[in-house]
Amino acid sequence: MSNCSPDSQAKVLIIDDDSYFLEMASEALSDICDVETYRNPQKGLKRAMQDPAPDLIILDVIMPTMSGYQICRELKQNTKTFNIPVIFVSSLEQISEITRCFDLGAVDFIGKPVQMPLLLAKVKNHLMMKLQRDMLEELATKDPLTGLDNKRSYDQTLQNEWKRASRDKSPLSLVVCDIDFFKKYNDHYGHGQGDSCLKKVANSIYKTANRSADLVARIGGEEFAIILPNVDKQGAWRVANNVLVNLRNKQLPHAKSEIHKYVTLSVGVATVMPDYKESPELLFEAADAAMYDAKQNGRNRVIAHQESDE
Ligand SMILES: Nc1nc2c(ncn2[C@@H]2O[C@H](COP(=O)(O)OP(=O)(O)OP(=O)(O)O)[C@@H](O)[C@H]2O)c(=O)[nH]1
Repeated sequence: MSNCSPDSQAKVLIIDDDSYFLEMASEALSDICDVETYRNPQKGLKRAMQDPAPDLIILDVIMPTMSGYQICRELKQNTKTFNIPVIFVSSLEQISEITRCFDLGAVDFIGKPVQMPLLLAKVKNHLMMKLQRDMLEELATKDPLTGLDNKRSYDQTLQNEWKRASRDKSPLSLVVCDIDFFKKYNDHYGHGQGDSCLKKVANSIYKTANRSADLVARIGGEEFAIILPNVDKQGAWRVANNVLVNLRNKQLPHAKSEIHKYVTLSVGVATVMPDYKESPELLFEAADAAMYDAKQNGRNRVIAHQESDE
């Protein structure tokens, strides 16, 4: 989330065909957040799906061409936007219409004409709760040293992608990377430098696997994994090689490596057409075994699991 620090404010999106309300609300909220307004519901919805994601959406119910209900339904069905809190504003008075907003996943409803101090108070409150939720989410899913996803998030994502690929009959690839002679690195440079090296390696891998569906995680001390949904054997091989070469090109000195003057990786890669009756652990075992082969065959190389897509 992007708010609550002086230099990066929360982003609030307002979608309403009433330009007077847009003007008044923008003015009322301008001290606590960046406000973006849309009179056109389709354009507002399109913006909501883009980066940087809004932290909160204020939504009118009745608009020409697309109702707030429809917009809210689309937001809640999309994995990118389902977490964004939605406050409805409307002159609708029937209790069934108001409860429908909550049924669709809204966090609040404000009746029109909107009292601006009330809008301000509610927006502040919901932004604070969103910030707290984001912090908890961060703690639960991120590795504090590198900022990558942690093992827990990796396990969850692998499960989800396994199910999705079984359903879609699409390939799923996994890359497992392990730093070579990292114990010697720590022993020589010290644990602090070791941590700093891990951060640089993490950054290099993260920048290499940069499609939005890819997930890069730290799954052990000096072990990283990249989940590549809908990527076939050739594609995964390419990513794995890029990971290897991009890190080597960083030229991080490793005085105690037995094979190179710079920090290197051993990389294993595997691809499967998942079957929902089987476990994603199969894919990990295949990629991990290939990584182990890379260690046995001189390190600083990529090895693909042989039977991986049969
Ligand atoms: N600095 C630092 N070191 C870590 C961290 N987690 C694990 N390590 C170290 O990583 C090293 C891994 O050592 P090994 O498993 O023997 O592997 P290696 O020395 O890289 O040897 P090969 O994998 O066979 O090339 C150990 O010394 C761990 O203490 C960490 O968070 N920070």
